[in-house]
Amino acid sequence: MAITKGEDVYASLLLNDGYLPGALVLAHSLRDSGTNKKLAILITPETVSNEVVEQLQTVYDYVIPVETIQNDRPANLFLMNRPDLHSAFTKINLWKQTQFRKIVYIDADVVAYRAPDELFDLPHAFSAAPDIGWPDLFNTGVMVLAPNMGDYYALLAMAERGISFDGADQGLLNMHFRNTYNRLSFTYNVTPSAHYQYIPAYKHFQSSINLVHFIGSEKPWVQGRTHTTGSGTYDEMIGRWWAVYDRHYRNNSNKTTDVVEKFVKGEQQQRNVSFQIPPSQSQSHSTQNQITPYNTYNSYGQSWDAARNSPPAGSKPEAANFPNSHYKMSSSTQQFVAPARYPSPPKDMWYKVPEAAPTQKTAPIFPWEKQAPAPTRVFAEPPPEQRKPSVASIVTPASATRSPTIEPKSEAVTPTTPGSANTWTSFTTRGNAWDDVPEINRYVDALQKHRRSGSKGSAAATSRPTSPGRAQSRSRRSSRVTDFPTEDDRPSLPVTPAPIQGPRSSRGENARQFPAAAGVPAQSEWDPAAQLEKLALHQQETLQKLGERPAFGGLAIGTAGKEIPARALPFGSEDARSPTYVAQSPSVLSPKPLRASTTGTNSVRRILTIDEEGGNVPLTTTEKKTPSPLPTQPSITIAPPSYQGPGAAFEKGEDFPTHETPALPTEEERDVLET
Ligand SMILES: O=c1ccn([C@@H]2O[C@H](COP(=O)(O)OP(=O)(O)O[C@H]3O[C@H](CO)[C@@H](O)[C@H](O)[C@H]3O)[C@@H](O)[C@H]2O)c(=O)[nH]1
Ligand SMILES: [Mn+2]
Repeated sequence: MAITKGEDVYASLLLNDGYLPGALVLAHSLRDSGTNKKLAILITPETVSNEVVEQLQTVYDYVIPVETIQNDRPANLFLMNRPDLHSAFTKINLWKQTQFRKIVYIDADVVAYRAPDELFDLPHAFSAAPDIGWPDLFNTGVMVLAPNMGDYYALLAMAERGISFDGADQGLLNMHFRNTYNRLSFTYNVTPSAHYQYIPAYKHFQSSINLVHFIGSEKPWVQGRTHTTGSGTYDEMIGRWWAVYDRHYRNNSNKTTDVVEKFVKGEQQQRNVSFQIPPSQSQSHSTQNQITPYNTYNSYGQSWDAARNSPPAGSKPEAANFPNSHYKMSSSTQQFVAPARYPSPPKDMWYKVPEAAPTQKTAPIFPWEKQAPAPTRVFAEPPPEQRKPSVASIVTPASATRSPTIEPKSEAVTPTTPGSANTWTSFTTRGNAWDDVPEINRYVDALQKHRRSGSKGSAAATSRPTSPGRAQSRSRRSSRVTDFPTEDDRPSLPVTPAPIQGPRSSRGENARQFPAAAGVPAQSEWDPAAQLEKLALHQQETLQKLGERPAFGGLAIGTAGKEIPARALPFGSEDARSPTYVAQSPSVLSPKPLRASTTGTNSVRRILTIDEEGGNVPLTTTEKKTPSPLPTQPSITIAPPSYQGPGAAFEKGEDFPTHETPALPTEEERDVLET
């Protein structure tokens, strides 16, 4: 590539093939950081192979051959144990590159965290950062210089005479630019040490690091990727170097990688690890399985601080270096012969199941766990255990059928239906208050009779065969107004009848099947029919007792009257009274607040109460407010209501009976009526 006169370039130096990985990583790190400056590298052609030069050309814009300048008096190099730096004087060739306006020189053992393009704008002829070993000196790993032949010849003259206190370029340059150098921030040439770090300063300034320089003879590619020093900061910086390397060369099977890996410790060996096959087997089973090993070093996590920087330009996805394995299919045609013995499994690998559950509470991690307020929410008691079956549920219909007093039902029934045994029909758990009022019963009976004959026709109604038992049952049930169809109306459902257990052969069998429960009489001593009778009797007595005691808001009907619950009147009709209405008791009054207004009719605006003798005494609203005790309530009887008009069972569009025998006239009757 032709060099533009007066260009700015980043430049590096390669004296031999061994520093190739460093030179490539440096170039990539600058490119990845997005610089648009050109990259140049000085090489000594007699010590750098063509193969390496080719690789340099893939990344560097200019590969510039220069003459090697050796130190003929290398004694001082041994003082710092770096005889390898015998040709470090070659670096002074930088001042000879006058085709460039400014050079930012960077050693091949540097990785850029960012491209320090601003250095090209420095007005100074020469700038460098302090050396960590002796901070009055500058380190020659990073320099900003303006090439000129004046400095070049001066430096060359010194070099030829071996004037350098360390025997290498740093001693020489520090002597030449001693008083004229512009000191750069340490962040442009951070030189980590595995043994010593000014860690607080590193933590404080790490976000402003521009370039990290791995000084000394132990370069990252020389140590290999598995090498760790134990120093967190140093390993972190080493990790940044490997991140760039991995980004460009790991798992890339191209020529560049093949060349580079030669100079990186452990890379080629790791690429070609093969299973160790016993010698006996390797003869018969010659094909070796090639595997790319899983490598534990994960430099990606250390390559980029997401909290501080945006992702590096051109960086690969997070799992780009995810370990993967490649296996080659065996092409051997020989039969596999199993080895005499396989290696025994490791003996120290086992998991001990803890004997007891860990009692220790997990240590809190988050602040809200530590400062958690005490819970205030109260939970309901756990649901009670399934109640023990009551007496009623113990006596199942199946057991009832075993009783000699109850006839088993001949037709199929829904298994859950208690059956048609007389005991059950008389055992009514729920009923209406008016069920036992004969007038109502009569009315409903008549109504149902009328409806049946109206809907099904008289012929059907009369021709229906009814057994005496059924007729009895219907008459008993006729007063129950319910949605559930009567036995006659119910179709015979095609259900599988519940299996009826046959009588037990002996008591011993029962005892075997059902172990006796404490406090519960033995099955054999239990007469379900008798118990049901008892239960029904008890309930009847209880209901009677309840009926005798008028509850608040209730209206006593007779001595054993039933309760009529108080109901709120429909909205707007609270004050309305039937003209025939006579208040019977203060307890039936609506609890609505009363107004002081006395206008209107007495029956509406006044509250009537009953005195001791049963007479009506008007009580004004103001008097009502006084907390005088109400007179004791006498037992009141009211005249039976006249049941005229439609009742609860009335349906729209249906005429209602006005007489006790609502059945339609028979055909003969009609004939008589029509004539
Ligand atoms: O075998 C070698 C040795 C050196 N170099 C080049 O020369 C530079 C300097 O050598 P290096 O190993 O990096 O030296 P440092 O360990 O950094 O030692 C210090 O001392 C050197 C000699 O004074 C200076 O050049 C360095 O800038 C300074 O940091 C390297 O970066 C390379 O660019 C090679 O290419 N091949
Ligand atoms: Mn260096």
